Amino acid sequence: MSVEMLYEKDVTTNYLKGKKVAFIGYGAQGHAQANNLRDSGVDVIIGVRPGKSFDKAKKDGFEVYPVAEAAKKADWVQMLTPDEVMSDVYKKEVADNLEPGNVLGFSHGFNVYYKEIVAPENVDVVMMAPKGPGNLCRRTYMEGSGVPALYATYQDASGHAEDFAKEFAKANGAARVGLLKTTFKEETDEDLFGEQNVLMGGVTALIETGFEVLTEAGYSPELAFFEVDHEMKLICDLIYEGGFAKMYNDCSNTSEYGSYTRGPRVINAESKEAMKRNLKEIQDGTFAKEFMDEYRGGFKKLYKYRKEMENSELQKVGDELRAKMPFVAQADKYSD
Ligand SMILES: NC(=O)C1=CN([C@@H]2O[C@H](COP(=O)(O)OP(=O)(O)OC[C@H]3O[C@@H](n4cnc5c(N)ncnc54)[C@H](OP(=O)(O)O)[C@@H]3O)[C@@H](O)[C@H]2O)C=CC1
Ligand SMILES: CC(=O)[C@](C)(O)C(=O)O
Repeated sequence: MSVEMLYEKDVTTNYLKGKKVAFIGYGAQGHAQANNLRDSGVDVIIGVRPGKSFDKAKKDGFEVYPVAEAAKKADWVQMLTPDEVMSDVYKKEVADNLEPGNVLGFSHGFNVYYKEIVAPENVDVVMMAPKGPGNLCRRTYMEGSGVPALYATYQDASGHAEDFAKEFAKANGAARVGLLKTTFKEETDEDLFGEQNVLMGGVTALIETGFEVLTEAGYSPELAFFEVDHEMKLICDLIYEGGFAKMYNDCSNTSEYGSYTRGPRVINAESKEAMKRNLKEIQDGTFAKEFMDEYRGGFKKLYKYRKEMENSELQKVGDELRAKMPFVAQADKYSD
């Protein structure tokens, strides 16, 4: 099954013109999307609570309001708070301020798919989910490219909800790279699967375990860092540019042979079964329930794991070495 890719020339409607878009949240995605849409000529305001994000959005020259006020003023309310607080914010500050004909937008399907948020029938419910971290959505937009995005319609009250989603994605720079049509269910399942098993969960487990094996065997932490952590980006860049073929072409035959024969000893049938189990827990709601219970219980496990990660030898040695490479920190010049 394959999906049609859309590019800038394919998005020709103009329903977004004249609409006021309120970004609820000015964090990783809110900051990137608000700035990208403003630069694309969209009328943007921000809705956040007083504090760091509020001050930052003001400093960036936006009109900033409390969430309820922003939702009331806007035609399109784009929900970009953390997923776990989104339903509380929606119920307390957004729901009563939605008017018939408004658009309720998301960048991840979690709250709609798991029914934490149920919108009234007279509004459009759409999604524009960039497939990349917010800072990079902004950085690539500024550089003239973008991050691809998924778009989806959950509820079509206006009759052109899908066009809205596509136009929003285009204004965010995504149509320069490609838009893919999806559903809230598919995006949620795939996004959670990707981050748990490959992008974050898989990659960090791989790096951390490789670092432990090397340092426990007596190799220096600095050498181990450069081998299994720092070089990961360089190898991923090659995969990004031309797939495994380019990556192997640019690497030695020794590494290629070792990779084919030794890699499957590490990631194997057992790992695949674990991934299938993780996918099932996403599909049947087990993960979503566990995550929301964890949040409502005060995020005890999340904070414990985060502390362990921050205090790990790998993080510390990496921080020391990165401090001597100022160009690494400068790479992120558009995030703050
Ligand atoms: N991180 C990413 O790049 C990606 C995120 N997404 C999705 O985008 C959405 C936003 O995530 P992300 O950008 O990571 O979130 P962040 O944690 O980076 O930002 C959250 C924002 O919401 C604000 N906020 C938090 N709590 C409240 C509250 N109670 N009331 C009002 N504002 C609040 C924060 O402000 P304050 O400073 O006051 O805390 C901050 O501005 C999620 O649905 C996520 O799944 C999708 C693709 C990638
Ligand atoms: C960065 C990204 O795309 C993720 C993994 O979906 C997220 O932050 O939720």
